[in-house]
Amino acid sequence: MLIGVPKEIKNNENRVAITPAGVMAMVNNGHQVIIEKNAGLGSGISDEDYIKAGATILDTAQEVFSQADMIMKVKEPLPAEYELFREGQLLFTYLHLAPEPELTAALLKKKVTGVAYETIQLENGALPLLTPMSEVAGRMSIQIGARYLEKTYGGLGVLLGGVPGVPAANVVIVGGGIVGTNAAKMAIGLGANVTILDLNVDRLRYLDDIFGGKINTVMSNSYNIASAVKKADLLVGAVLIPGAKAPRLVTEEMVKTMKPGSVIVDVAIDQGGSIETIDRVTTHSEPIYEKHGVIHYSVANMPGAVARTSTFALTNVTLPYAIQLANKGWLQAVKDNCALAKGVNVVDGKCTFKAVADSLNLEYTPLARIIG
Ligand SMILES: NC(=O)C1=CN([C@@H]2O[C@H](COP(=O)(O)OP(=O)(O)OC[C@H]3O[C@@H](n4cnc5c(N)ncnc54)[C@H](O)[C@@H]3O)[C@@H](O)[C@H]2O)C=CC1
Ligand SMILES: CC(=O)C(=O)O
Repeated sequence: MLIGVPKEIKNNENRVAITPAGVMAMVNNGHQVIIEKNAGLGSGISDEDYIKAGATILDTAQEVFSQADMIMKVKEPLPAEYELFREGQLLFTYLHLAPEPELTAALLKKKVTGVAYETIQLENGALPLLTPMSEVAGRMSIQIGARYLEKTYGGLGVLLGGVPGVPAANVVIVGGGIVGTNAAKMAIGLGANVTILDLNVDRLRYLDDIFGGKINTVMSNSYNIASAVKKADLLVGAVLIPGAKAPRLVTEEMVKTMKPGSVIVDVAIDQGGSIETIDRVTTHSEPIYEKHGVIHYSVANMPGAVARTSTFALTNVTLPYAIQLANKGWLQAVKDNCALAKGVNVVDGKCTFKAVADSLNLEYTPLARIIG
């Protein structure tokens, strides 16, 4: 198979979808890899590194898209890329279609087979291709929150850990999955008072166990969210219903009760955001805006800022699935691997992921009907 890797074009997206080790593995499996010039530079990987591993470098994204059978990317395609797809092309990347009607329409129109990293799901519910980036974003949410709490960045002027004689800040995390757990780890490390809310009581038990009583675990409901948000200096949005638009759990009225200069980091923005006052996706160039005196951060590609770490963490988990897709073709690969089958969001002009179809009011076609 001919595998194409374009350079990412989202604002400050420095990750790349394949490393030289991945190129070598693909070549050893009998495939060819074409990579857009300078695609790896943001992650510290040169064109020469790729060439040594067996890839061919092409000058433009157009050349990569027009030749490749499978496109491997990191972020969801942007409008400038919609026209580059060929009918029937296989796309393996983060897609986050539920909040993206235009992207979904473009992929359906072009009859692209879209396999989304974030909905590949193991039998135990784990999302193996989302996990490493959620680890990164969860950890980053606290360092970013700490920065914006500083007075010079417009914040309250509080130190997360406080000092002897002055209380630590309150960090409230809504959603205790991978992002939430990693955020908690960092916040505890800095000495903050940490509260995590989740719907899943088993998850709360697990968090209580692993953090040895260093956090407050609270059942997620509107009443408890409202009372936690009111006390939060830093609020982290970290919920997920796989594939679906994020539920808006924190209302505008709740945000109005927060102190001026407090900070919200809505990591769940890539699925549309979990805070009612998050009304836009921000970028690494302009990451924040203020509403009701509260600083809002809603960057949808947080790991792009620490691309060297993130590219290797991401490709460690994507490569084995990419090799299955390349070796067998998508149809046989998803027949053989139910986890991979859950990644298929669109095929041949049809939406095959129920939560996406429901979020966008599209007709849902079960994948089984297509693959037989
Ligand atoms: N902005 C960015 O750059 C990045 C964003 N993300 C996003 O962060 C979000 C969270 O990802 P993960 O932690 O990996 O997901 P996860 O599936 O590990 O955790 C989500 C948690 O939300 C909980 N939850 C669901 N409904 C809830 C409710 N009503 N109240 C409280 N908790 C609820 C679930 O029980 C689960 O524990 C996703 O949207 C993911 O795509 C991940 C990486 C980077
Ligand atoms: C998960 C995701 O969207 C990201 O890492 O950018």
